[in-house]
Amino acid sequence: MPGPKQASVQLPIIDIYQTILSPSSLSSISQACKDLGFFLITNHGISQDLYNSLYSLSNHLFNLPLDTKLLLGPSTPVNTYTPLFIASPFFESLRVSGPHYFSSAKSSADLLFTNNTTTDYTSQFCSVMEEYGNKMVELSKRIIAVVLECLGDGFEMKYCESEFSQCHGYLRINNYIAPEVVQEEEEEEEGGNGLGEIEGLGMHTDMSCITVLYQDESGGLQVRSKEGWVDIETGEGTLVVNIGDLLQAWSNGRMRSSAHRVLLKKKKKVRRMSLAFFWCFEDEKVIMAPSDVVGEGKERIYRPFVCKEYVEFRQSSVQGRFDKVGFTVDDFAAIIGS
Ligand SMILES: O=C(O)CCC(=O)C(=O)O
Ligand SMILES: [Fe+2]
Repeated sequence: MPGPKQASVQLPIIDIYQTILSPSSLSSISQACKDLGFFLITNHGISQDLYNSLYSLSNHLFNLPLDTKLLLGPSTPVNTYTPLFIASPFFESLRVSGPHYFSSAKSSADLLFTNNTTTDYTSQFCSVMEEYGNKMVELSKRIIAVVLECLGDGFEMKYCESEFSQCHGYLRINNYIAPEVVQEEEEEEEGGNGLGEIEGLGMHTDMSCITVLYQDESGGLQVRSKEGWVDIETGEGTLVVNIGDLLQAWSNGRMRSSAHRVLLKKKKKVRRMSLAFFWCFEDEKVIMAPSDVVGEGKERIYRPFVCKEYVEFRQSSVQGRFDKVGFTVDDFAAIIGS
């Protein structure tokens, strides 16, 4: 018997490098940032060829034996690899950090690929990571400019440089491996929802200002709205942008960092790949919404806090459960009674 159909949402799509965004584009993005904190972008400058290369290089890497991948695991000094069974039984990931994406990728690849026949792979992997990382940095700066303009006329000029110029980014290559057929008992055990779907990545909010997400055609990303979980549908060549906790705090809650998760669907292909780029404030930044962002007559809802302290709060709250948390920036910095 087919299960009930899950709701999906049509998010606004903007041509991100359009020189002047029309008032109607800006207002639909403003509304989306306020309601769900998710919108879509096109004309992002990343070619399908680059995604195809990223896809096959990542596949090759995740297909390595577990022992090899664990050379980069959580208990090693590099600590760029998160194996299966940490965030979920079906999720593994590799982190590549900026600003030098080539050398970050190389420090991982050098440990994974040690013989001469793989030298080509290493150099290709590092170059592709560098190209993608640098493009994501440019894109994130542009998105921040647009989002600031959504918050107030002239805010892009006023705050881009003064508040966001020290931002940094890191990339997470996510690989999901679903059991081929999701059995009913397995679903029950692993937290399935009775619709032939299992959780690939549990509910969480992102600890970024913004996240730029590429997902392959498998779908499965859901965001929690007031009415419940809704599917995020994307078309080919479209990237997902979502507001993270840091921007929610900096905007005094005017932009929303929504909880989201990934479901793996029965009968869909067994692997799913996504690339999440997190654009974050520098560790030492004191996050405090400027008074004109708070707005006249409005109460401040977060106390000022140091970015790094929030990141540490999240890491200590999850007890090794990666991003699957019940604690958000509201638990950390909300002013009680506001
Ligand atoms: O894989 C996805 O589509 C989403 C991943 C995600 O939410 C994350 O890495 O924070
Ligand atoms: Fe996320």
